[in-house]
Amino acid sequence: MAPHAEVGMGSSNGVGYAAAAPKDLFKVDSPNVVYSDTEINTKYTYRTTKVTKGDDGKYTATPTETVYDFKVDRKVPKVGMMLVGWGGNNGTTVTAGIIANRRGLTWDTREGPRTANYYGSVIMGSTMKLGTDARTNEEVNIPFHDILPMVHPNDLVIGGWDISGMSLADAMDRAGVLEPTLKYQVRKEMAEMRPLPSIYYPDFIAANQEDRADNLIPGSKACNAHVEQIRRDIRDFKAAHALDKVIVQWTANTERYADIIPGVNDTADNLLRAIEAGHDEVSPSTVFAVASILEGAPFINGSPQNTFVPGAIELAERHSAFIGGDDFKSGQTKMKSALVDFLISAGIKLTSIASYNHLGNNDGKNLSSQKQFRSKEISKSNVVDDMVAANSVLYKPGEHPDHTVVIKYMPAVGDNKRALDEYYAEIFMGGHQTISLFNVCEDSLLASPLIIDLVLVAEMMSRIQWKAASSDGAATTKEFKNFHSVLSILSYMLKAPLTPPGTPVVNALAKQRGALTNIFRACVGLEPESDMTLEHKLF
Ligand SMILES: NC(=O)c1ccc[n+]([C@@H]2O[C@H](COP(=O)([O-])OP(=O)(O)OC[C@H]3O[C@@H](n4cnc5c(N)ncnc54)[C@H](O)[C@@H]3O)[C@@H](O)[C@H]2O)c1
Ligand SMILES: O=P([O-])([O-])O[C@@H]1[C@@H](O)[C@H](O)[C@@H](O)[C@H](O)[C@@H]1O
Repeated sequence: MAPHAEVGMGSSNGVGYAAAAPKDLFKVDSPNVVYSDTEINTKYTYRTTKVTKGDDGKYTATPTETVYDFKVDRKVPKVGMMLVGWGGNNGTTVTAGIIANRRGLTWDTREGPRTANYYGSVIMGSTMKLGTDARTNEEVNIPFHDILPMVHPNDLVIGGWDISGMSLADAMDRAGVLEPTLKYQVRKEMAEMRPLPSIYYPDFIAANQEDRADNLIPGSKACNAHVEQIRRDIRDFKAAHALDKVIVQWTANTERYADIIPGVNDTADNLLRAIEAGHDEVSPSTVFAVASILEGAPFINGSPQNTFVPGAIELAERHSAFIGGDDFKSGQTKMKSALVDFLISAGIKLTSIASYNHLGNNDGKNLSSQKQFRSKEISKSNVVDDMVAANSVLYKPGEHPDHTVVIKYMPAVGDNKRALDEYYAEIFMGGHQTISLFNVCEDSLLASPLIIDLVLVAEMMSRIQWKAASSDGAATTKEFKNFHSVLSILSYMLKAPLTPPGTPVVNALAKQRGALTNIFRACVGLEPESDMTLEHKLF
């Protein structure tokens, strides 16, 4: 059978995707929010504080207000998700998971029957506070997915590429992640899915991956033909399934870092020229990013390598194309970013983090190669930087906890990564606190919901536009604009958040979730989530 990107699934009605009118769980009653059949138009006052430091070292804090007009397109589009590395553990698991949810499957396990769910997805599995009940004064919480008219993952059409030509059903077996009783129920559908051939530049991933590489586009280094082939693949997939848009995610192997070379990948024009010239320092993931940007498809990097070389970022900005990354934040690092945030914001001086894990999946096999491990070591190490730098009471400038990251490949444990962490801290009056964690992360079952969240949020951002209103709040004649090309709003799902050039990186997990929550709330005219609950204190 010729390899082709196969439709994953239709919508919940199992046939065509009905872009139904949004069914609102709530409406905002405000003069600043106007609903039409097609749009939500909001006038939002953004309040923050500007700080200046005097010669005497003292600060002046000045509250400021900026009025924005936000416009949300309410029409939920038909969306395709194309995965690079579709035949991998994550790719097969997320595909089987969406099929199981769409069909409402239940399967037998040793602990009894289990039913499909989206646990681990912040969009599908968590809630946010809408407000306080006007009568009882109790909190009213709604599913996160209902704050804006978002795509439902059951309706995603899935396809993608892999250097391994194995069908999704056989690749699902190879992954060894899901229960046989579940695999049995999705096998027929997944047997019909086969990844498109992909580009393979051996020097960028571990040599131990070579035996999988049997589904290749000819050529072993970047070239225009590769960019054009991937662009055609995206167009063909979109046309074949009558999609409104396609979002591309890299869930292929971790690559080594690419050297940043002036004249090669430092600007958009140089990068395009380097690809045309077949420069061997342009990675497959950067080629996919360039192709996606040129095709207007948001591109998200779920791995730690520096896919977004400066030239790729500049190209995305030039084309107003969305990019996001890097490296899904699934288990050990997600825990780390929450625990470090808690310790340091509690005034406890974290002085050492020992972060070890072993795992036996193909990702672990690829990471057993030093250059690929180095990419992961960077993303797993930098996650504490902002929290440490923000606390000058505990840490002098440049001071930070010792931090070591170790990853070992142990085939026997498969996808069930064992993470062992020790957090060592100084506490009151010379005391110490030692926290030891043993955290078994079923890696692909933790990463798959993130792949879904990244697609849902990136797609939602493509239907939100803004413009600054005049100081008195009156509408201006300025055109509506997209958010910046680099979607830093995705940071909650990522270890090493990519941010617009010159803007700060936030890794603190609570701040990341707050940004995601409050930007979406602002788009329907709601104030940021505040836990002040003055209504419960001032009466
Ligand atoms: N919890 C997690 O699973 C987790 C968390 C964070 C990051 N990640 C990252 O996600 C990526 C995928 O993880 P995984 O467990 O699915 O790995 P995997 O090795 O099972 O899957 C990767 C797939 O990519 C394919 N591939 C490699 N190079 C390719 C190319 N140039 N084009 C197309 N396909 C290519 C491989 O054949 C393989 O099928 C890895 O980079 C990993 O580091 C995973
Ligand atoms: O997100 P997280 O659990 O900290 O990080 C994981 C690492 O611990 C693991 O070794 C690696 O194979 C996965 O790709 C993932 O990056």
